[in-house]
Amino acid sequence: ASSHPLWPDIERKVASQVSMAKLGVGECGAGWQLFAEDGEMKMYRREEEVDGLVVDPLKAVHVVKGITGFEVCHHFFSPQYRYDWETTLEHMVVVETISEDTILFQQTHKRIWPASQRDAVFWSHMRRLPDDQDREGPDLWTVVNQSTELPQYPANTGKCVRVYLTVCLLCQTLVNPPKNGGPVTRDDISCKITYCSVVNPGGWAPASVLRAVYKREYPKFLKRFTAYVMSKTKDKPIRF
Ligand SMILES: O=S(=O)(CCO)c1ccc(-c2ccc(C3CCCC3)c([C@@H]3C[C@@H]3c3ccccn3)c2)cc1
Repeated sequence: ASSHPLWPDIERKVASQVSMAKLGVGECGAGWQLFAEDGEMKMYRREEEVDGLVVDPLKAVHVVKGITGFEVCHHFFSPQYRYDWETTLEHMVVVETISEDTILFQQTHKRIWPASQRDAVFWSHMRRLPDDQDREGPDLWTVVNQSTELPQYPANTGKCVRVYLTVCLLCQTLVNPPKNGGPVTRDDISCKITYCSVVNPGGWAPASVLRAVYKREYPKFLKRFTAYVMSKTKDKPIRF
């Protein structure tokens, strides 16, 4: 895959997104406001507009018991599961499988009244990251989704308005080895998830509508997705 023309972009974007995801909400600049909380899940956003369009960056942190960072990233990245957990997805096309860890997608999302329907074209890359603190724990895993232009899917030609998104899912597996020295089970693991996303809606949509959509959809999405991964992995061997 390192020979693919997108490779330099992917390397750069993954590095920048991961370093930003690692920053706590206190560190990466002021202005993060907590807008949703549910148990271990905390969702923050910054109110930002670009050319009058709401592009509120979102940062969610969550800790989920019984699953690993690899399992979370694998179910987020792999196309075969997406219709199971992405409720706003209307249609997904795998445009090109660049390599086993890099895929080009075109997706249409269900229309969210009164905004017009949206579609997205993006590359998606999954990668294991060496743990820079050199702690003995398992490595980090990440998936980065980044909008890109594709000649075969020109923007804003059909019924859909093209959204522009940058998404980073960064996962750290936490292992609490059993006292009796026995094998590690799912009761001894949890996953610290950081989900960052910036979605430029691409065309005009009322700020109040978009903020209401974000407030409703993001918590639902992260809760549903993590519950889905738990259900798919609970009786299976742990994959780190
Ligand atoms: O993490 S991903 O890569 C997962 C792969 O599918 C991803 C996440 C979110 C989107 C997305 C695309 C469009 C829209 C809006 C913009 C104007 C009208 C529709 C939204 C709004 C924010 C709301 C939303 C949030 C979460 C899930 C779905 N909907 C989100 C796309 C991809």
